[in-house]
Amino acid sequence: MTDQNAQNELRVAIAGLGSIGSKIAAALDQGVEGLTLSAIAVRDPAKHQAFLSGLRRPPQILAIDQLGDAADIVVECAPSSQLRAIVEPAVKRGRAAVVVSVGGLLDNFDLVDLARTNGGRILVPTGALIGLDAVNAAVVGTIHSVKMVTRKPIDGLKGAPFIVENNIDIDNLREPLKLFEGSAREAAKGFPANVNVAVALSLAGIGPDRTQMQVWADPTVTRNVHRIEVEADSARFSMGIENIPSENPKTGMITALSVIALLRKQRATLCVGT
Ligand SMILES: NC(=O)C1=CN([C@@H]2O[C@H](COP(=O)(O)OP(=O)(O)OC[C@H]3O[C@@H](n4cnc5c(N)ncnc54)[C@H](O)[C@@H]3O)[C@@H](O)[C@H]2O)C=CC1
Ligand SMILES: O=C([O-])CC(=O)C(=O)O
Repeated sequence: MTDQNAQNELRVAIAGLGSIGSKIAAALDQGVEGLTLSAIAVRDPAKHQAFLSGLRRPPQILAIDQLGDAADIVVECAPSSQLRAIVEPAVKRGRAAVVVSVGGLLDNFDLVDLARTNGGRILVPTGALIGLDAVNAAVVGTIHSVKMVTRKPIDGLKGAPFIVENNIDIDNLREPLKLFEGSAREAAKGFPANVNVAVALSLAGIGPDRTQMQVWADPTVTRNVHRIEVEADSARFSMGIENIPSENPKTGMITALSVIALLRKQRATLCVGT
């Protein structure tokens, strides 16, 4: 790479090197046109030593609130409890923040105003979902309703606050059990690590209070299954995706790929899809 090219590259920082962050870091290190991995933030650097020293161009290790100093785009890939600590300093500096813990945005929505005031941006990838391009288009007209049904294997739901607080035993299920029915906003409170997709869908469309969802614990599935029905004045469409879980059983493998695709688009000459 020439110095000129290096200067033109967008610098990307990643917060959190778990199932999503480590895939994005590896892809950037392998080379994505126009982008360079400049920094990462991890909770425990020693745990990631082997991974980091295997990278061709190891990034700086910084505190989560410093990533915006070293990057044009900060990618949040940590638990939603860390969302504000990662995104606030980045957008205050006018950086773009890619948010995967989308559910966490609902309680921190002032970050969008903060980004606007400071010339920053918040980018939500399609993530483990499908078809947000069609939802984005339909909402330019009128969407009448959005309904989503999520089914996950038992391992993908364990520990969700809704299950713990309601003392629901899902370990011995033999058939599917509907755990929850309500708005995407309420679902995000009860299943913060499970329904980021529903919140992304709601933000693309008619909002977290009007987007309806069901969550099922399903011992008969091995994938994280999401089905969506949209009724709009321009179209009626149904979408479905069956995600193979990553090493984190709550997280579909496609999530990291979706973020990589979003990052590629930031510098691509040919962009396909809205
Ligand atoms: N938008 C979407 O479609 C999807 C979003 N998600 C969400 O994405 C987020 C990340 O998911 P995974 O990578 O599967 O989780 P993970 O648990 O595999 O990784 C999270 C990483 O963040 C690290 N971490 C925790 N506190 C930190 C801190 N203070 N500073 C730096 N790193 C810290 C952890 O050590 C861990 O390595 C979660 O909030 C998850 O719910 C997951 C699936 C789909
Ligand atoms: O990976 C999935 O299928 C969806 C998921 O965990 C989420 O929305 O948080």
